[in-house]
Amino acid sequence: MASYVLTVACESTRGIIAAISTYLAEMKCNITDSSQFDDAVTGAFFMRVSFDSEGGVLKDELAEKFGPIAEQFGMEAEFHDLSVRPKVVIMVSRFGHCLNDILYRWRIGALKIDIVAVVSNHLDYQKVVVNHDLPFYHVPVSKENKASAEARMMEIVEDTNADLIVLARYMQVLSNEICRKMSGRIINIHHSFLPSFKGANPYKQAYERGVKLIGATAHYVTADLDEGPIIEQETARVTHAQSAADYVTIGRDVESQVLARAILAHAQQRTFVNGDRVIVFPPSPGAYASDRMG
Ligand SMILES: Nc1nc2c(c(=O)[nH]1)N[C@@H](CN(C=O)c1ccc(C(=O)N[C@@H](CCC(=O)O)C(=O)O)cc1)CN2
Repeated sequence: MASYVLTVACESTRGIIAAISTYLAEMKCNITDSSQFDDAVTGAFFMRVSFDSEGGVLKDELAEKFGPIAEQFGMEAEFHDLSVRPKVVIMVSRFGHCLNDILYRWRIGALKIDIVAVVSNHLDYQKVVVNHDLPFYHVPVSKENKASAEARMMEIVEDTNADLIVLARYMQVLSNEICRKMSGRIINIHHSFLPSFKGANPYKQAYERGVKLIGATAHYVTADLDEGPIIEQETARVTHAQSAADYVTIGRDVESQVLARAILAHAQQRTFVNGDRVIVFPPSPGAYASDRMG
């Protein structure tokens, strides 16, 4: 039995849920989980329905026959086959804790993604990537070659048909062009509790400010540095007795966990960009079932 997810975004009005549930029943599909959000401020409506196809109908047929309903409500609607894993390019610079965490979660089946490439402007993690039987691409970046380096990065994204780019502590600012082209498909982990301490060296900024909480933020990348819509955040306590270097150590696990949560939510079609905000629906029941280390 095939499992699918239908994602919908449209203007809020009466009858949307009834139309979708009636359609799925008529197509011999059984709804296993449903989340919706009606944004009273913007008048937008978002829905994520997971369902099993008991009659063996295929995703393309479901999408085609749903066309008139989508047109009636002006929906952005998409059917997703949950057995198809998103293709992900991971980018990293000198700090590899998030990359290593993603590789572990991927290897034990906790992150159901296909890592199609790891790209880095340094060689530090070539061995660990190759040891995971994954393609590693070294794309050095300098002020002089930034445009050609980014062209090479996009070539890798296109050649691998990547659905998502994950900046796992990749410390290069991406051009406006790539941000526009990949809008909603680049996730970055910023090592601060945004909107505090944007840009480079946020832990140093936090120490100099004398904070009692540090944090990490996973967000979709936009042309405005560290201003993209926030997907996940977490914090950790710090004290007067700790240094900025201590913050780096304390923040390491927070960054890894926040990024993994964001990648998982995106991969499970649970995130919806709603203006400057991101709606993140809860996981469907059984979403972690095949985690081999569970
Ligand atoms: N267009 C965007 N690009 C990137 C974003 C973003 O939100 N929009 N997030 C950053 C990640 N980041 C903080 O999380 C960050 C990375 C790098 C820099 C920076 O000043 N980089 C310098 C070079 C630094 C070096 O060579 O070591 C630069 O690019 O000139 C600030 C913030 C990833 N990209």
